Amino acid sequence: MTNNFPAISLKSVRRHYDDGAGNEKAALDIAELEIQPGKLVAIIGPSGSGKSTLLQLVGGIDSPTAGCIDVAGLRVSGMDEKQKTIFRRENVGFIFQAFHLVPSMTVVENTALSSIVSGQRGFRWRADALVLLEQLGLFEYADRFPDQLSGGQRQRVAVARALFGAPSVVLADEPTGSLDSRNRDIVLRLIRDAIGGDRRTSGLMVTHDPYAASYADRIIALRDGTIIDQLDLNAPHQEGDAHHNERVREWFAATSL
Ligand SMILES: Nc1ncnc2c1ncn2[C@@H]1O[C@H](COP(=O)(O)OP(=O)(O)OP(=O)(O)O)[C@@H](O)[C@H]1O
Repeated sequence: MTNNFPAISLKSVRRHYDDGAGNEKAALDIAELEIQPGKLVAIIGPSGSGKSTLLQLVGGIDSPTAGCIDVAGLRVSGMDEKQKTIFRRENVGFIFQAFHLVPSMTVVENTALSSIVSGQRGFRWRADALVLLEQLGLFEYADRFPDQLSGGQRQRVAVARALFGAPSVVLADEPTGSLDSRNRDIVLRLIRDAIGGDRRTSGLMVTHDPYAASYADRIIALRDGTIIDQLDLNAPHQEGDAHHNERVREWFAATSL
């Protein structure tokens, strides 16, 4: 059975901060945004444009000042802290530029971190994590520690950890920012393959890189907290498709980002 509701939906969402002088400053102000199941959306925009705020709101780390946010059919915007913790654990996979792997834990333990920390899944976590590592071509690293891996390998483990438990949404903040071009391709391919397909996982990926954005189904440009432009890519990135990448680069240049 397929879901008819969007995987991610924002309606009249605002996130304001007090600027310290008693004035409200909008970090994010989005009238409407819908992302369908199985789609990867890239978020671009200058520093301070609200990219991280958007990820934090969708991921249930932060709460909006006003408006409705639904993720996987759940009303995230009305959740209290305890509900948000459960929501994050059961529905969201996060990938950050700085990996955030736990140095004292092995690759397989880092992959299953959410289960180990919550104590939810007994001893099944190891078997489940090994299956995922095998699927992602990381099985050989399972019992190594993060400091025994290269940067590219660490980020691949961070992707594995984000995909553990088959989350409804994957939220990636500059996932390829610190990688060379070969590892960038590997990590983007892992993220792309995890989104869509049978799992119907959806993703938001913040990036400054037109090449990384070319892997998305859609690119959204933010400025001063609002959506100023969007590019629909119809068919996502194929290795070696110069025309596709050129189109994305031209759009980046035209939106002055
Ligand atoms: N906790 C906070 N208190 C006050 N203002 C905040 C807070 N968090 C974010 N902001 C402001 O909200 C705006 C959007 O911030 P956000 O971190 O979402 O931008 P960004 O696009 O992710 O930037 P960068 O690319 O530099 O990471 C900025 O003006 C920022 O200063």
